[in-house]
Amino acid sequence: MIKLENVNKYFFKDDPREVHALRDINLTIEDSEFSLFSGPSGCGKTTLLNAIGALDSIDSGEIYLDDKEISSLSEEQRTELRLTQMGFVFQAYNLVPVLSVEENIGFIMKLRGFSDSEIKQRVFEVASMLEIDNKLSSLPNALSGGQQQRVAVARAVAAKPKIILADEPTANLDSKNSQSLMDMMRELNEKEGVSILFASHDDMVMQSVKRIIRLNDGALVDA
Ligand SMILES: Nc1ncnc2c1ncn2[C@@H]1O[C@H](COP(=O)(O)OP(=O)(O)OP(=O)(O)O)[C@@H](O)[C@H]1O
Repeated sequence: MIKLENVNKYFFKDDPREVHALRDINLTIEDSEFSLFSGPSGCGKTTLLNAIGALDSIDSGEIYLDDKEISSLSEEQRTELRLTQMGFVFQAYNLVPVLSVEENIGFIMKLRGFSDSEIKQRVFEVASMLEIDNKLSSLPNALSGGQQQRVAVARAVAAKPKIILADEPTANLDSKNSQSLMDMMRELNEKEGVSILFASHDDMVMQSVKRIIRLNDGALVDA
């Protein structure tokens, strides 16, 4: 479970350019959610996702992951938390071009010290779910955009994080690829129980999620 209590975040605090990007956010996200942060451009979707993912600090309030307060951790502890508990999928696929699809998917598992045989087995399992198991020996740039994004999802999910944070994952995909990515991510959510949180404008994402959390000007509209 993720719980946010009175979370506030500013950019350029105490400067004429000050932006109050998150305003008194109180929000609970249960385990195994498949949820979307939605709202107009600049409303704070990415800022909220980055705060939950311990990618960025907040100015006041608390963020709990289960019973652990995570917003006041040191940079080193946040890095460890991201590595062990979170998976990230971005608009740009961010694959390592010189590594094979298999090595890209296993990358986080390798950093976490899983054995080669565990990695091989798990990589094949997630690649099969995402229908890229026939591409494991290819380099990323030999794949279509839709396939590359599925590799990025496979990498995010392989080490069994608690939460996957997906910021505009369909932004570079056509509608057919967006739909199949969302179908596969929903299947992963249901089969593996991983929570997946999206920030997106895409109607396809909106139609696929189970919960929509609306933001306006940094505040929750309803949740
Ligand atoms: N690094 C930053 N420095 C200064 N201001 C920022 C920074 N990041 C975001 N902001 C500001 O914070 C507010 C929220 O931005 P954020 O990117 O979270 O919105 P968003 O809802 O994700 O927007 P979009 O849908 O366009 O991606 C905006 O006013 C934005 O200009």
